[in-house]
Amino acid sequence: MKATIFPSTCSGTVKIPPSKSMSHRAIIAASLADGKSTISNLAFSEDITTTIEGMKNLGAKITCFDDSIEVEGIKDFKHLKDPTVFCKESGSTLRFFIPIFSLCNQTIAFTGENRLLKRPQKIYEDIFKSQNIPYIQDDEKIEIGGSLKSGNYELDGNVSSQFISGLLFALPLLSEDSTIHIKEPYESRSYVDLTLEILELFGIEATYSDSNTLFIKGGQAYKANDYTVEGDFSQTGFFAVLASISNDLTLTGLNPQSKQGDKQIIDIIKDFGIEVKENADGYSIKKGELTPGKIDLQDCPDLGPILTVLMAYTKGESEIYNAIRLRYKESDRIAAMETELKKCGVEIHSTEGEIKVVGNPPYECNEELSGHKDHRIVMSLAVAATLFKQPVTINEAHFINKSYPTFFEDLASVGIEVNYE
Ligand SMILES: O=C(O)C1=C[C@@H](OP(=O)(O)O)[C@@H](O)[C@H](O)C1
Ligand SMILES: C=C(OP(=O)(O)O)C(=O)O
Repeated sequence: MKATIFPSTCSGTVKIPPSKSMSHRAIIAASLADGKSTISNLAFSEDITTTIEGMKNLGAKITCFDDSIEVEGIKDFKHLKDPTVFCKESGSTLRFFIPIFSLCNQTIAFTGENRLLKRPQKIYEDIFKSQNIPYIQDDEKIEIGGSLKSGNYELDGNVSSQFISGLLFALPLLSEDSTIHIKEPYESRSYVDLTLEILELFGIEATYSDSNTLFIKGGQAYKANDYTVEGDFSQTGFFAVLASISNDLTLTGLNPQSKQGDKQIIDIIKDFGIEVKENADGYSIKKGELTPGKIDLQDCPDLGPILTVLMAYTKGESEIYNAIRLRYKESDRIAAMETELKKCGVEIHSTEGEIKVVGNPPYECNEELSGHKDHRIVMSLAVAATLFKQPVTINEAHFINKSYPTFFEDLASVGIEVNYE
């Protein structure tokens, strides 16, 4: 699919979709609980459907409704239907599944598509090998040959927090206690907090014994629970930046008390000079004069691409730092935004983990932009293009389906002219 964005201004209200990160976690926790749970306010993006299919494969009985699911969890790990587990392009699914599925104690292959198996997986390889459990990775799959053991784990904190979350799901189900020590720098810590929040709601205890060490009691059991997913602050980024550069918007469906790290988007736009009013279920954002700033991306990596757009529309020099992990997502997100924004005349430079932009709008673009097969690049470029002097087409726009299938409909609903047939 290609999407063409015509110069246009936004106004009105948009309901932000449910959090993908919280949805993955709730589906997994409910599937591991012996009993019936209902997960409400779900959206069936590709990543979420992939996690649901995976949990069905493990033996959970899941019935899908319009925006919810009923889950009858697994009683034990003896009912794996297919030893090949397709994780499509979802890093969360793959990295959460590996320790959990290992509890089946058999040979299992995890497969994926596009860039998934090229993203870092060495942390698990090292763990499995240190426990003498077969672990083989090639271009097609990661194959494991047995169950992880309880014990004291030590992990690098700057590769992906998804390894920590994956272990947190599985270790409580082993008979002995475990600890996970995370080495500094500990990045994306907020995502581990989301895992701990869901674990607690589903009856699992895991706590920090010091700021970098998690203690996980063994021999625990997940308890079924009903859970409603809150709105997604990563997706909020696109509309918060759109409002900041274009015109006023009200965003609903959000929990202003959320623990999501990407809630930082609200403080970031405020730091850039934007007036934001907090409402019971979201925010009203008023376009204003933007002033340049410096942004620490350590705990909110998924905001990276859209923040380069905010910087491009802010006159003067702005900077993002602690951003190296953007290079290991669905695309190299630093290189992708640099390449595409340069095509539009934006002055943007990067080092390995930093991005500098000297904003000097307006911009014009006379060529097609590439979405780099990455949902967050497509959505960021779409927001940037609303203020170009002429219509711009973005290719590979269907990659939005990974996290936000109704993105273009929502964009159109607030007045942005977009053609995406
Ligand atoms: O746990 C999660 O739900 C996620 C963790 C983050 O990854 P890293 O921990 O690899 O930065 C984030 O980028 C990803 O989109 C979702
Ligand atoms: C990186 C992302 O997701 P995942 O790691 O789950 O593929 C994302 O949604 O931007």
